[in-house]
Amino acid sequence: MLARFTLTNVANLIEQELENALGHARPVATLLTQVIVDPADPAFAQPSKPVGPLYSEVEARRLSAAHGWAVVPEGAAWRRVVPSPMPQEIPDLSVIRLLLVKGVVVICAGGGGVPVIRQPDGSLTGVEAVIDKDHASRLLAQGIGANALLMLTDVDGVQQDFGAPSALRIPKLTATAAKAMALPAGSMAPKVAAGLEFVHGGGLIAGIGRMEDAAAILEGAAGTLISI
Ligand SMILES: Nc1ncnc2c1ncn2[C@@H]1O[C@H](COP(=O)(O)OP(=O)(O)O)[C@@H](O)[C@H]1O
Ligand SMILES: NC(=O)OP(=O)(O)O
Repeated sequence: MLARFTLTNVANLIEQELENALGHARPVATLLTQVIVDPADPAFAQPSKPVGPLYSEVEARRLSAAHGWAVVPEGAAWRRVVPSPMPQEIPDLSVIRLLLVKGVVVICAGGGGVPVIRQPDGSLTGVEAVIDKDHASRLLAQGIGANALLMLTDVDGVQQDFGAPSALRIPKLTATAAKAMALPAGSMAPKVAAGLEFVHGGGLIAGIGRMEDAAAILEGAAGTLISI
């Protein structure tokens, strides 16, 4: 619920900035997007996504006992972890398509979307989880038939020797080269996996890089382009 409020606030900032940048010439809409996950997803048995503040070990263990939270060490501190299941379906895709056809710029699937499961009677109910936002974006891009999927972040692309002084951006990354890299779960690995899945499914461009380089990434002049 807290994540939902945070995402709504972030989306509101993006909406304002986009409207201003577009000179209010195009309508911009934010959608709180439900994303269906599978209750049998193995991720539910293995919470892995850190959320919320840092705790001391004593406090983390107390909260774990009181609320049934899964907690893990992170560096010198402890954090709560929740399941990170794969997104299966975006039930509001038809609404998103309707808005796009009318020329509306749609901001949606923020933070991976609001995770829900479909009950046997067809109704949707919320679950405690954080869906990986790169996979949710990939599912959305495929669902609207997008030509390009850009995953814009705080690094200039996928880097060789990441974290070392010799770190270097990789302009074009193939599936084979990506496999040899052992990229970390929860940050760069899902971006590359989502990009590979997008191009495997017929998407034309999957790029990773900085927000300010978005146009240049599309032209192959910045960031990392993922290829099969
Ligand atoms: N080989 C790598 N090249 C570049 N960044 C990497 C690499 N391995 C891990 N990262 C990390 O991936 C992060 C981007 O992923 P993420 O934290 O999910 O960002 P965001 O929330 O902006 O999508 C970078 O800030 C960097 O710390
Ligand atoms: N949804 C998701 O993957 O969140 P982060 O931005 O914390 O990675």
